[in-house]
Amino acid sequence: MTILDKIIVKKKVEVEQAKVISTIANLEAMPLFERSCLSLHDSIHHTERNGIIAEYKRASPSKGIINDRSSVAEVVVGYEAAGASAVSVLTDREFFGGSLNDLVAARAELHIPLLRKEFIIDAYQLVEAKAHGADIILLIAAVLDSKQVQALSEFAQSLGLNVLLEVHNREELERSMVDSVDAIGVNNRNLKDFSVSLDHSLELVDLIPDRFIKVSESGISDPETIRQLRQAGFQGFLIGENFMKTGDPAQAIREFVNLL
Ligand SMILES: O=P(O)(O)OC[C@@H](O)[C@@H](O)c1c[nH]c2ccccc12
Repeated sequence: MTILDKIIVKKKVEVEQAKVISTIANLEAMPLFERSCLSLHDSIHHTERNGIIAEYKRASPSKGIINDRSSVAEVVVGYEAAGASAVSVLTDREFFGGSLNDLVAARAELHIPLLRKEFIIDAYQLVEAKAHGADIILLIAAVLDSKQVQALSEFAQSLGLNVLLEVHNREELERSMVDSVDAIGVNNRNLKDFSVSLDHSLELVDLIPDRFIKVSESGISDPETIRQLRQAGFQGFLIGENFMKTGDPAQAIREFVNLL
């Protein structure tokens, strides 16, 4: 079993447990469920912002603990102040050390779109995302078939959420591209073996129609790479570890942005 298989096995159990603790009706009654989501499209195309989707990530299966000292609030405030277009917060506890509380804590600070970074396998998690302040949800093609991508993205959009579809290769892109997603992210990291190569982004960008926001994800650590990706046609850049691995992620993004 790959790590990804293990994550999904665990996730199915977690979702069933969550449904018992909090029903859909309970989630829909939460105050944040009523809020209107911020538009990823508007934020990405805002000229004062830089296209970075900056991620709060305490730990990962490939790196172990990355940063367990910086608080969600201090980090996301720094990300927004540095001109990020959106913020991503991991909510998986078992493998990434995150939680829905982190999402709520980020929402309380932010005026830009917030992505719930999670392994979504069930519509319940979309209601949960909305109820905890997310504006954007992630659908990972590597763990969903095309019918699931279609159904989950349509349901997410019906809740007002923005949808980021993540692909890693041409096969995933071709089978999962549907009009009910707003953005397509090319993950430079292979979730099955953790190898990272920017070539994935560079090879897929021209296969993504221009009606989608194009995002390059993972392994970005050099401002020069952003220039190269922009040139290739990307508008969004998902960056986590490069900022989180320093003692001060807010300062790290500021220094990075100064070199753009
Ligand atoms: O920390 P990095 O290498 O900058 O990557 C951020 C983000 O792309 C990565 O965390 C990620 C991309 N897709 C995911 C799916 C699940 C969990 C995590 C991810």
